[in-house]
Amino acid sequence: MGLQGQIIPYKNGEKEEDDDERAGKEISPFPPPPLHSKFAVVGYALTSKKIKSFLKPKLEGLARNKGILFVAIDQNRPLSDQGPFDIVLHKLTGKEWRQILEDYRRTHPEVTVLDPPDAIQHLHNRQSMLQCVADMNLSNSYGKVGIPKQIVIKKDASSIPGAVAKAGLMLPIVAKPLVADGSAKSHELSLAYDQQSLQKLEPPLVLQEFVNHGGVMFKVYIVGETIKVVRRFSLPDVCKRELSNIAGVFRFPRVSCAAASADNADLDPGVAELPPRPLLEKLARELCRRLGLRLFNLDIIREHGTRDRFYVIDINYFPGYGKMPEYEHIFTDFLLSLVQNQYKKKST
Ligand SMILES: Nc1ncnc2c1ncn2[C@@H]1O[C@H](COP(=O)(O)OP(=O)(O)OP(=O)(O)O)[C@@H](O)[C@H]1O
Ligand SMILES: O=P(O)(O)O[C@H]1[C@H](O)[C@@H](O)[C@H](OP(=O)(O)O)[C@@H](OP(=O)(O)O)[C@H]1O
Ligand SMILES: [Mg+2]
Ligand SMILES: [Mg+2]
Repeated sequence: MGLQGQIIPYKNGEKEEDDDERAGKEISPFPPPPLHSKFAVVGYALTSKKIKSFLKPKLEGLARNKGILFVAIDQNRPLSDQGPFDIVLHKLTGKEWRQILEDYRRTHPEVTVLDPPDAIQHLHNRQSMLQCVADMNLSNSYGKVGIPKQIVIKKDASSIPGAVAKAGLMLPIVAKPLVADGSAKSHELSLAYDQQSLQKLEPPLVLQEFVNHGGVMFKVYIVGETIKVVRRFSLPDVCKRELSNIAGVFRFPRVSCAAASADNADLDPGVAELPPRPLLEKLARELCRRLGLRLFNLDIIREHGTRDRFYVIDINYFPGYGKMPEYEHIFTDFLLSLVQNQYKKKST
């Protein structure tokens, strides 16, 4: 274990040298301390894109001040020969990697793997991804949360118009690749305006009713028990007149990127109002439990013209936390709480 001493050096919650600027500037470039020191060691296996957006100097600096050390996992060497780790943080795809992690979890039950590969796998299919939300049927005095009506088309594009009519899906329809594995292709979405054009789509797909939501969506970031909500610009509403005048399939880019933050925009208050906190807390808590995940975000929209009718349209594993306000503090506190729980378990 990385935590080999008796004393835990963490100063969780204390006001210390974790001032954002200082954490980033003073400590860089982080000469590695020996692994036998009392650091919590977090091994990470991330893509270079993710390392750039997540493992920023400010995060590493703050982590180090709190007694957390990030160590890159070498994928060319056996995992058991590396570390020792207290936590393994990962976002890589592929059957081989999943197997490596499963084996490691079995042989190293004392290490927290964020998160279990089979649970993550659940989010790699856009149908199973939203099933938990549908099953939950969340409805209380704060609102109702569901998913848009959707069907799966595995193959044969010519069958789509019939399948859509049979399921009673209303146009326009959002077509999303069935597989959501983080690849560029899995984010290539389109909007189909008429029945005939549906044949132009390329299965395997999830076809989802487009829900008007005033052009603003909410991203709910989850890190363990902490949630943060931000507004993003989204696709504009499609009115009936537009629907009867337009035909065809339109590809659209990733509209929910950071550049399109809507947090400071001058918006219709009925559209901009964040979903009620207690509703989101219940949703997040229940999803963590049902999915068995601690690191994810969800995209949620409010049906335009309603106050309390919400739809979850997407769930992403280990999303772009770099865009989540205060993620450095939230993430490091979360890692500390995990290690402290491990320590408590061991000493009882
Ligand atoms: N059913 C829907 N009704 C209305 N708008 C939708 C619907 N589904 C998706 N959208 C819009 O399309 C965008 C992209 O869809 P989605 O989030 O499913 O794709 P993604 O590629 O998985 O996104 P991410 O980058 O968040 O992983 C959403 O952010 C939203 O603006
Ligand atoms: O945080 P939001 O706005 O939801 O968008 C994220 C996507 O959902 C993630 O899939 C991206 O991560 P990957 O590129 O590792 O899949 C992630 O990439 P990033 O971590 O490089 O920013 C983001 O694009
Ligand atoms: Mg999304
Ligand atoms: Mg997604």
